[in-house]
Amino acid sequence: MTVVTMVKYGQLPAVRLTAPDGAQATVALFGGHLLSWQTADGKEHLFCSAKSALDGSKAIRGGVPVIFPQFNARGDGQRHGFARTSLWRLDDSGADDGRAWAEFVLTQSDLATPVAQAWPHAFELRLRFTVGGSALDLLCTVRNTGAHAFPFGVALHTYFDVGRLEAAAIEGLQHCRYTDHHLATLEQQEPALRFTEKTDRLYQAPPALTLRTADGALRLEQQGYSEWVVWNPGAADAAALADMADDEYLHFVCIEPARVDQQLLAPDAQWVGRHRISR
Ligand SMILES: O=P(O)(O)OC[C@H]1O[C@H](O)[C@H](O)[C@@H](O)[C@@H]1O
Repeated sequence: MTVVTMVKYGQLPAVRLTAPDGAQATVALFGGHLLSWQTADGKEHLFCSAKSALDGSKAIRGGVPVIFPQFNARGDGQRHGFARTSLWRLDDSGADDGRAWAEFVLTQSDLATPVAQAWPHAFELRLRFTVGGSALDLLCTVRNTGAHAFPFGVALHTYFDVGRLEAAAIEGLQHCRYTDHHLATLEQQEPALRFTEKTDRLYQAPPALTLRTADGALRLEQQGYSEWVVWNPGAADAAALADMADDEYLHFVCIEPARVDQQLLAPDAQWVGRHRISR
């Protein structure tokens, strides 16, 4: 069976991965960016803005932006790093145990010259997507292929389609400490996090969460990362985003396995982050 086919998403070349049971994932080479994940029942789980650029001129607003080598402004480089606006390569693909997988790679030699000059470190960033049944696995590996240590932060900035924001709730965060967008450190008291206003929180990661939506629940698990970032811009911030329609914030929540602080990776060392999303 053919596991991958090349498709176009907007103007972006993308790889469509199809498991024997019909579950699918579509990944743009621009950003190594997961655009769509459908379980075998045909249900789409990711949100993508109708106003997103899909021509490589700007990061995609939706799906799973890959944040590397810095989270937000926690570093000297561009906000959220260059991985989401660089051109990745499909390295390999296959099928195991009834699931389909594809692995994408980005190295220093793939970067545009000014980007490589601004971050002059020999690295290899790999992302393997495995799809089938009711689960999606994202395996992220960062390797230092050079002679000097480099600092990095990393996150998978997943936009989940929640149907209606008022129906969305995240369980698993009660009694967890978090930092909010005012930089206050607080402890969550509520059993479930709901979205009634702008939410931008950084939680010390419990390993697993449940996202409840209008029509089901997803279990989110992570290993190797150290935080969960939870973001919904709310009405005012959404209106200020040129690549998001004013009311689209009512349909998604971002939940991101992350390692936000810059940490050093020694020569020849490798960091691995695992993320599983399942129904
Ligand atoms: O607009 P972007 O650069 O894609 O960032 C979108 C959002 O990313 C993260 O979730 C941050 O915690 C937010 O503060 C930020 O607004």
